[in-house]
Amino acid sequence: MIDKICIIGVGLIGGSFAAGLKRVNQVKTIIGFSRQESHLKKAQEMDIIDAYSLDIAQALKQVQMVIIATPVNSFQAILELIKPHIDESVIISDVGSTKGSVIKIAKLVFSQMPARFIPAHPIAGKEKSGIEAVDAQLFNHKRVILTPEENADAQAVDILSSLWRSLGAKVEIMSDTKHDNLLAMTSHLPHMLVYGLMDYLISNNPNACRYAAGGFKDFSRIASSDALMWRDICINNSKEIVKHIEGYQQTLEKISNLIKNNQVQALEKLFQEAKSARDNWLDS
Ligand SMILES: NC(=O)C1=CN([C@@H]2O[C@H](COP(=O)(O)OP(=O)(O)OC[C@H]3O[C@@H](n4cnc5c(N)ncnc54)[C@H](O)[C@@H]3O)[C@@H](O)[C@H]2O)C=CC1
Ligand SMILES: O=C(O)C(=O)Cc1ccc(O)cc1
Repeated sequence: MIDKICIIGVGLIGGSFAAGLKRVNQVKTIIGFSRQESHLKKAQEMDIIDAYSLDIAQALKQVQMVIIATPVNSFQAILELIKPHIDESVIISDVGSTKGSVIKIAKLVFSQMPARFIPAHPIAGKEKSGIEAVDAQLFNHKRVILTPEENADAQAVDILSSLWRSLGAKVEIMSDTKHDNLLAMTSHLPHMLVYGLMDYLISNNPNACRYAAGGFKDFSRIASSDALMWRDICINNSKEIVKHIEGYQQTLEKISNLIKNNQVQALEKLFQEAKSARDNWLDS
């Protein structure tokens, strides 16, 4: 059991992590730190955190672990803020949606990657943000990717993995480059597609959505996600996101040509393969 953890940014993900840890009784004391006292007060009232402080020195006093759960562009400022108040024994981790940029920033702030900084990314979330959307079961049966560097402390990896597993998560270790490439396809690209779709619709006919069915509602759900968070993800994984947008444009071009040339068999084959791939994924 861990004595004391500090969570920086007690919103959807930081709050759900804290609420989950409380549920499974894995940490004695959870301290919250954030910019807005109202969010922290609410988190304490909801019994998600035990205490909070707006003073970073106070929030980090005697902690064994710090989890950064703010939008990824804020990481440099946060690492600079916490650096004077933690020693090498403290495990640092995060929940950011991009990993290469987090490692780059950590190396910049600390001169080298601290051995007990273990980057992490839970592949679970919602289009809603903030403390009101917290769900203690959010990570149950979901994957969490850790991207430790070569010098990572094995004990720190074990402790962090055990914490995520105690929430029901399936922990997987991979390189930050593999993570950023994969997540650009499975998470970042779908968000770009749907932002593009909404933009396309609004500019063609602002009333078009009135005539949309359930499929549009399912597909467009993630356009309701937090705009600042997604701005930050794009800035921090730009190369991979652009690469996959361009790859996808070629696929759209291929489909467009099949339709134009009335290639009905090829179209049906493509749709059938897409259906099988999705159905198999759902069953796995
Ligand atoms: N929303 C999602 O579905 C998922 C998000 N993530 C990642 O988790 C992180 C947090 O996202 P959410 O929990 O959705 O956001 P959120 O908006 O629900 O919570 C973020 C919290 O951080 C605080 N904050 C923002 N900037 C700060 C700063 N400079 N200093 C201190 N506190 C600050 C905010 O006041 C808020 O309480 C992001 O890096 C995101 O990429 C990862 C997986 C899923
Ligand atoms: O709302 C959804 O379905 C999401 O896709 C949530 C999400 C957002 C960002 C991540 O890094 C991981 C998961």
